[in-house]
Amino acid sequence: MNSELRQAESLTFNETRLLRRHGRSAVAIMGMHTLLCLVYYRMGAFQISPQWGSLLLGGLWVSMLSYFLLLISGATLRLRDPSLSLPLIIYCVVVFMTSGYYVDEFRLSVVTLFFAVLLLVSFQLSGKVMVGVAMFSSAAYAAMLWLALDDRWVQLSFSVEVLQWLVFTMISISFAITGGSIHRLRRNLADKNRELAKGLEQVREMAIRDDLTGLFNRRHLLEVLNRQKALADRKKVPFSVCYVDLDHFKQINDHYGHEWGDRVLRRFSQVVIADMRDGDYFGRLGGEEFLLILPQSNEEGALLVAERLRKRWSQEQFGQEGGPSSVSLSVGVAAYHDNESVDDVLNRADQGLYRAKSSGRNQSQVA
Ligand SMILES: Nc1nc2c(ncn2[C@@H]2O[C@H](COP(=O)(O)OP(=O)(O)OP(=O)(O)O)[C@@H](O)[C@H]2O)c(=O)[nH]1
Repeated sequence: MNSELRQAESLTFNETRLLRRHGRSAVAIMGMHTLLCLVYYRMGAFQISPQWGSLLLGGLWVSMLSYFLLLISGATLRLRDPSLSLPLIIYCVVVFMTSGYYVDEFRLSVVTLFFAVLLLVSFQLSGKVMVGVAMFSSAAYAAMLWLALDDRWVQLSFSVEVLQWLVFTMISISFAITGGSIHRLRRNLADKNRELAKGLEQVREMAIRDDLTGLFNRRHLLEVLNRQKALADRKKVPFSVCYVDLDHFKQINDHYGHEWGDRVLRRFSQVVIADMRDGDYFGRLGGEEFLLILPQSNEEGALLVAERLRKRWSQEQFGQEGGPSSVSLSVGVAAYHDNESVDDVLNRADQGLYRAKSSGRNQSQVA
C-alpha cells in the first residue's frame, strides 16, 4: 500500500523540479544565442567592437546565471510566478533585438530565438499577457529596425526588412494565441494535481486510521513497532508496550446496545489521547483491544503509565447518560528485550493481559 502511495505521489507535479527545468531551458536558449553571435562575429557579420561585444556577452551571462541560481535556490517559490517568466521574456526581447541590430544579414535567425522563449513562458503566462508580450516584441523589433535603417540606409533593403518584421509580428501573435491554450491546459493540470495530492493525503490517512475511533489501526501500529524495534536494536533506545482491553465489554453491547459500545470505545480513545505524552503512540488493535507504544520507557515506567491510565479511565461515568456506570480495563505491560521479535513482545504483553484478566480484571500486570 505504502509503495503504491509513493508511486502515485511521484506522478504528481513537483514545482521545484519544473522550475529547475525551466531555468535550464532558458539558459540553453541563451547559449544558442551566444553561439550564433560568436559564429557571426567570426564570419565578420556581427558588426560590433570586441570591447563592446565582450561587455554585452559578459553582462548577459552574469544576469542569466543569476536568474538560474535564483530559480534553483527556491527563493522565488513564494512569488505568484516563481519562474519569473515575464521579466525573463522582456529581458530576452531586449537582448535579441540588441544583437539583431548588429547582424543585418542574419537578423531574422537571431530574433527568431524569441519564439523559443515564448514557448517556454507559455506554461506560466496567460494568453492575454502573451499577446501583450508579442506586441511589445514587435514594437521593439520595429524600433531596432528603425535605428538600423537610419544607420545603414544604403546597405539595407527597406522592403525586405519591413516584410521580415511583418512575418515576425504575425508569427509572434499566433504563437502567443497558441501559448494561451497551453497555459490554460497547464492550469487545468495543476488544479487536477492539487486535487490528486489532497486525495492521496486522504487515502494515506485512511490507510493508517481506524474508522470508528480515528486512532491508528493495527497495520500502522505494527509499522511503528517495527521502527521502534530497529531503533532499539541499533541505538539501544528502549521501548515498552501496554496491551489494553476494556473489561466485560460484551455485556455493555448486550445490555446497552451496540451504539453504546461504540460510544464507550470512542470516549476511551479521547481520554487516552488527551492524557498521552507527546511521542507515544496509541491505536486500536481491533474490537475492544488497544495498544499503547511508549518509546524511551522501561517496564517500570510503562507500568506507571498503565496504572495512571486505568485510574483516569475509572473516573469516567456513563450512568447519567443512560449507559453503564463505569467500565474498567485490564492492561498487560511488556518492555522490549534485545533482539526479540515484534510478535514476541506483543505476545508477552498479551500474557500479562491474560494474567490481569484471570486475577480479577481492573489491574495491570507485567510480563
Ligand atoms: N460496540 C462494539 N463492539 C465491539 C466492536 N468490536 C468488538 N466488539 C465487541 O466486543 C466484545 C468483546 O467481547 P469479549 O472478547 O468476550 O471480551 P469481554 O466481554 O470484554 O470480556 P473480557 O475481555 O474477558 O473482560 C464482543 O461482544 C464484540 O462483539 C466494536 O467496534 N463496537
